Parts: sequence; structure tokens; C-alpha cells
Amino acid sequence: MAETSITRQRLGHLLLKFPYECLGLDLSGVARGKYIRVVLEHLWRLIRNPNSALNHRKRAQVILITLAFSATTAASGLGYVVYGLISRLRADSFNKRKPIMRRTRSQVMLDNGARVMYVPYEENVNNKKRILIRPKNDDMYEHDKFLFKYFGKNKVSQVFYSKFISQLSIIYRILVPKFTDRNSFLITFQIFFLIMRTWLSLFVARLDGQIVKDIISGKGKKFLVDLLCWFLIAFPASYTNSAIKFLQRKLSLNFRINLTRYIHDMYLDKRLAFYKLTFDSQASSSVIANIDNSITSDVTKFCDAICSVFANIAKPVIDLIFFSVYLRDNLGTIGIGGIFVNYFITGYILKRWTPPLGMLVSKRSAAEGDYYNYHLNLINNTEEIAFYHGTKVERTKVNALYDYLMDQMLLVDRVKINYNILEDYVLKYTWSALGYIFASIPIVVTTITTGVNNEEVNMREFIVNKRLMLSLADAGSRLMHSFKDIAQLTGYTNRIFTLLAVLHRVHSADFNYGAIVDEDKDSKITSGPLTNTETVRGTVQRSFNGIRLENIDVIIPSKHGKEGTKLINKLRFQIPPVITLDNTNSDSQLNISQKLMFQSPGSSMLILGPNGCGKTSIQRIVAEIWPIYNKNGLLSVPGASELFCIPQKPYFIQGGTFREQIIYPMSADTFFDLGHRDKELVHVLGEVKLDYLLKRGKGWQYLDAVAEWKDVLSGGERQRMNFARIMFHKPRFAVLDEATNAISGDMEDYLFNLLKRYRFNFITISQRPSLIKYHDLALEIGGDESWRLQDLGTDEAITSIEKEIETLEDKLENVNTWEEERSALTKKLAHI
Ligand SMILES: Nc1ncnc2c1ncn2[C@@H]1O[C@H](COP(=O)(O)OP(=O)(O)OP(=O)(O)O)[C@@H](O)[C@H]1O
Repeated sequence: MAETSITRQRLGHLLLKFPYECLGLDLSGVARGKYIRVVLEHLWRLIRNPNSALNHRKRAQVILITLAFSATTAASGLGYVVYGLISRLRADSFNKRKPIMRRTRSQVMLDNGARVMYVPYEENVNNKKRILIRPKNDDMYEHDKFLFKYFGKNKVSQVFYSKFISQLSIIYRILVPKFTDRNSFLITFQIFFLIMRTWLSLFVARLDGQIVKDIISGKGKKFLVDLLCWFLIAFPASYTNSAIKFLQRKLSLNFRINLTRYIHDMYLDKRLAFYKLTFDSQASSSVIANIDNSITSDVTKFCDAICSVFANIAKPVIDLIFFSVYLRDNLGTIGIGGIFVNYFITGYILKRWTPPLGMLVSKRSAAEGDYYNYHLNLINNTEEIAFYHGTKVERTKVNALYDYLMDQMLLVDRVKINYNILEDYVLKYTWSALGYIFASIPIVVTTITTGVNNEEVNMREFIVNKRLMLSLADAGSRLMHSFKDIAQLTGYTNRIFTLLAVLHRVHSADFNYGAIVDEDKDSKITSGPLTNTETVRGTVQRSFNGIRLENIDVIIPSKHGKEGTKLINKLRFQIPPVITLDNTNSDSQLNISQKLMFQSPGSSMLILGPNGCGKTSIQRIVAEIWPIYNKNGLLSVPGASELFCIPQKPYFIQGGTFREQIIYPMSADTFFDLGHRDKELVHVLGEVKLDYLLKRGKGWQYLDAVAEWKDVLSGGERQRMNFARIMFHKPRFAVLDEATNAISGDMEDYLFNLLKRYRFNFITISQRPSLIKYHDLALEIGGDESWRLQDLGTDEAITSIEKEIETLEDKLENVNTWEEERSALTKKLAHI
């Protein structure tokens, strides 16, 4: 007991003596509860009062700043923990009250066109995060289009022009769209933490020197105070470093979100940029050829690179400013001048020796894309390759691509070796040696001039200077290292810029399908794409009550524009045809014919012709994915919801439910939003005789089944799914390209009669004249730009069909004679 009270007394004595010796504060008369307040007030007074002792004032500054940083760090940490606890408690109580529901839809469309999505996060499936997807801003794309179109054409000064900086400044507008954007705040925070980090390093360097001095001079109490400060300052120092890392990561993710959204909005919209890209003049560029890789991988790499380059440059620049200001006081202007001369010389040498990393990195990305794409192609065509036994040739190809990729990767590392050797020698060793020299200059000078060698002070000076010199050298070397990062960033920036520029060109309303101008005809523009007025000159009329083509030249889009390969000349037809009735009364004799015009419902046309004559191309023109080059060409089409084009190759969305395949291109959300019911789908499947598929699941559960439907369904089933889509969407007009070539004869008969029963207007593209019986009109494409339209209900058509029947019957009559001839021949052969 006695021992404990003695210890307590000693401790109390120490607590009173300690503030007195360190800060000149006498706490003997102060009540224990008021200690902290009095200490803080005293510290504040010491700082404010210019007459207070210098060492006391300095110490007060150090203690107060350390306390402030530590308190902020602790408060923010505590706040975070409390916030986390409250949110968890709230979520738990909400989940308890909430009845268990199964979410079937994840999106809600708001009135302003924005979408609200709920996505699961964390392990608990009940935790859903609300995500708001704002509607697309079309004006912004129209505005930005000009930035990309006129890039590099309006250079103010050749001297200060940098392609990289100009490209980056345009992309920056996408990454940080406005000044008040959250990314601006994140950048500001990051700069704040970077400054704080440097400031803390400076503070730690001084504290370090102070502690060494305390140890050498044997001042135990001062040593304890400084050690306490050291521990306290460690909190904000560690917090700052992780905050910088976190902000860098967060910024990179936000940039990626903005850039990807920007690209998706242009790539996937009603202007069909994803399809038209193949016609652009840069279609062969690796960025466009592997656009999937560019959008997924290059965007990520670019965002990571730009954020790390920012941090890698900002950190050393701030360090250089702070440390050099501080060191200037210690080393003098000559010392600091010497350091910077050294930096500039080193910077110059390293810049000269930096390998062309931008170009190499760009090539490596292209090689990665090629390799990845080839694998994708393999996966998509596994069965075909297996049937052909094409393993050997595929392996050779894939190995060649892999070898090329490895070569490119090695090349990047190989060119870095020499540079890294030079970098290490100069930055690590030469700079440290120079650091020692500069750090010792003031000590040597002071010792020589005063003749006094104060070891304690010298030691402190040297420790502080050395630490700062090393930090300065480190900052300088990081700045030099970032040459390499900038070179890599240049490569990524160029790829992303190319991607955006091409997307803007293709997305533009006057995209000319990659036509190149004739240099002789237009002397003003020597090269580059033409404008719409010069190449695509046909007219499109929308919301027409039918499909009408007037004088349309079907030309394959190419760089030759309207001079490209013409498949069909001046094509003209209309569905449903306009039927004109002349009133043969007395007026007609007066040459005033009263004409009655109406369009019959449920008309159909069959397009026949040899392979490659341009049948599908007519569908492409009707769907407006190919241009009409000739000026007098007119295309009239119904509204988008009334026209449905079925492509030759049935398409199924990846990883979708069976329901989503039937209702394609409607999404499941829209299906339910519009009040559709599964009952309708069951009826539709019944109509196309696919209802047996539903029996594979319990009740109607098969509609929710997810599979690779293009592999699961047979060829005929896939084509019948197309008919199910028509039956579900009920468009007034449908264009079917070889839609029944895998379907049995009786089923084909049934399906065409179904289309007729529902009075759809349809155009069928086929090679089989047997389909004539289901159609009212036949369009025969000749293959030499010619075509012939025949009305299958006219006398002429009936006569021609009757004639054909007569010819066939004549031929049949001769069958007996031919058979006799054949048996005679067989007998002769047997004798021989
Ligand atoms: N994107 C394209 N680029 C270049 N040429 C093309 C393109 N699309 C089609 N063609 C060419 O246009 C011609 C007509 O093609 P289209 O698909 O219209 O033929 P088709 O009459 O439907 O033939 P099939 O009966 O074999 O389906 C073909 O020679 C084809 O090679």
C-alpha cells in the first residue's frame, strides 16, 4: 500500500514538474479537473505572446499542431465508426419490419427519362444500393462532335502546341464535366492531402532532428515530450497516406464511370454507331478493330494511368516547393540553386534517354486486343471449328498471336532495362552523394567561420538537412520516374482519343460511310471524309403507311461512295401496293378519270434472286442501316414500332431468360411496365407451335430459365422464335430474310398462313420460288443490276404460272417413254 502511495506521489510530482520545465507552466495550485483547460490556454498564450521564451513558444507550436492533427484524425475515425454502426442498426431494424419480397425487376424509369436501379452490395442480399442513371444529353454530343472534328486544325501557336496536352484537355471535359462536379471536389481533396503529407514530412524531419539532439545532449524530459509528439503525429501521417491512396482509386473509378458512360451513349443508340463503325475509314485501326477491348481494357488503363501520373507528379512537385523553401533557409541560395541545377541536368539526360514507351504501350494494347478477340471468336464458333477439324490451323493462329503479344510485352521491358540502369545510377546514388555534400556545407561553413564546433546543434542540423535532402532527392527522382509514366499515358490517351473521335464521326447525323473525297474535284479539301451533302443524297420519309422505294440505287457502302459497287439499279416497289380503280362512266370518256386509290391490308412480296445479288441489301436499306446515295432515291418507311426486320442469322441475347428471347428487342422491365402478362407469351408460343418447350419447366417457370439460347434451341426452333417475336410485337410490316430455310415444309406452310391470318404485311427474302404461293408480289433480282416486279394476282402472272404448269404436264407425259429408254440402255450395259 505504502509503495503504491509513494509511486502515486512521484507521478503527481512529475506531472507538475514536467509542464514547468518544458513550458514554464506552474500547475501546483490548479485543481486536477482543470489541468487540460489550463494547459491549452497556456499553450495558446505562449504562441500569441511575442515576449515568451523562444524554446517554449516553439515547443507550444509543435504540441498544439500535433494535438490538432491527432484530434481531427481521431474524430473522423470515430465519426466513421459511429456512422457505420447507426447505418447497420437502421438497416437491421428496417429488414426486420420489411416483409420478405423477391425482387423480379431492378429498374424503374422516371418521368424525366432517368432510370433508377437497385443493385445488391456487400454479402447481405437484402442490402441494395440505389443507382440513378441520368438521361443522355444529346446536345453535349452534338457540341463535342466539333471539338473532335476540328482537332489540331486551329493551332494558335506551333511552338506551344502539344498533341498530348490538347487531347488530354478535350478528354478532361468528359472526366470532369463541370467545375462543381464531385470529381473536382475529389481532386481538391487529393491536393489538400498531398500538401498535408508534405507538411507532415517536414514536421517529422524537424522532430527527428530534435529527438537526436535530445538524445545526444542527454535531455530526458525533452526527449519524452518529443517522443510523445512523434507518436501523436503518426496518426494523421498514416491517415494522410491511406487517404491519398483511396482518393486516387476513387478518382480513377469515377473517371472510368464517366468515360464509359460517354462511350456507351454514343456507341449504343438509335444511330447504330456499333454497326456503322465497320464502314469508317479507320475501321482497320487496331482501336476500332478490337473495339470491345478498347472500351473495356483501354479505358481502365487510361483512367488508372492518368490518376497515378497526377499523384506521381503532384506529390514530388509539392515536396520540391516545400522542401526547397525550407532548405533555402538552412542551405542558403547557392546550395538550393546547386540542387536545382543538378535536377535540370538530370532531367535533360533522362528525357533524352526515355524510350518511346507511348508507341510501344499502344502496340502492346493492340496485340492484347487481337489475342483476346481471337479467343472470343473461338468460343463463339466452337461447334463449327470442331466439325471442320480446324484445331491445327486455329492453334497455329492463336500461338502466333500469343507470340506476338509476348514479343511486344518483352520489348517494353527490354527497352526499359538500359533506362532503369541509368535512372538508378543517377537518381539513387549520384543524388544521395550530392545530398550529403550539400547537407554538410552549412555546418562546415559555420564551423570554419565561428571556429566553434557545437556538436549537438550540428547533429540536429545535419539530421534535418539530410532527411530533407533525401526527401527532396526522392521527390526529384519520382518526378524523373514519371517521365516514363507520362510516356505510357501518351499512348493510352492517343488510343482513347482515336476511339472517341471515330465514335463521334460515326455517330454524327451526316456520317458518310467512310467515303473519301476525290482530290482533283475538290481542291480545298485534300483528304478526309466527305460531308453528307456530297455523298449520301437520297431522301428518307418516315411514318409512311407502307414501305416504298422509288428509284433507289442499291450500292455497297465503301470509300468510293456513290461510285462503289452497284447491286441494283433504280429499284422501285411499294408494299402494300396502291390499287387504282378507274370509273368507266361517261366522265372517263371526257378523259376525266375518277380514280379510287386504296391500300390493301396484309399484302406480301417475295424477293427472289441468286446469291450475292443484293436481296439482303434491300432489307438493309429499308432498315436504314445502309445509305441511299442517289439524289432522286426516295425511301418511305413506317414508324419504327411498325416495322420489324428479321435477319438471316437468328439472334439471341446472351444470358437472358426465355421470356427475354421472345420479347426481344423489348426489355423485361418494359414488358412488365407496359402491363404485359406471361399468358400472352404462352399464347404466342402456342401459335408458332413452340409451346412444348414450356413443358421442360414446372408451370410457366421455363419463361424464367436462363441459358445460352443460341446453343440450346435447334436451327428450326430458332427460326420459329423469330415468328414468335413477330406475333408478340405485332408490327404492321415485317421483312423476313431466309426466315424459314431450316423449317420443315408443313411448318413453313403453317407459319406463312399464320402471317396471312393475322393480316401482317410482309416482305420475304428467299431463294425458293416455291414460296410464291404465299405472296402477292414477286420481285426478281437479276444479278446484273436488273430487277423485275411481278404482280402474282394479275392475268399475266396467272397465265405465266399456267404456262409453266402446262410445260411441266407435257414433260410428265413423256416420263413413260424416257423410262423405257432407260431400261433398254441398262440392258445394253449389262451385256457389255
Ligand atoms: N459490309 C459489306 N461490305 C462489303 N460488301 C458487302 C457488305 N455487305 C454485303 N456486301 C456484298 O454485297 C453483295 C450483296 O450482299 P447481300 O447480302 O445483299 O446478298 P444476298 O442477295 O442477300 O445473298 P444471299 O442470298 O447469299 O444471302 C455481296 O456480294 C456481298 O459480298
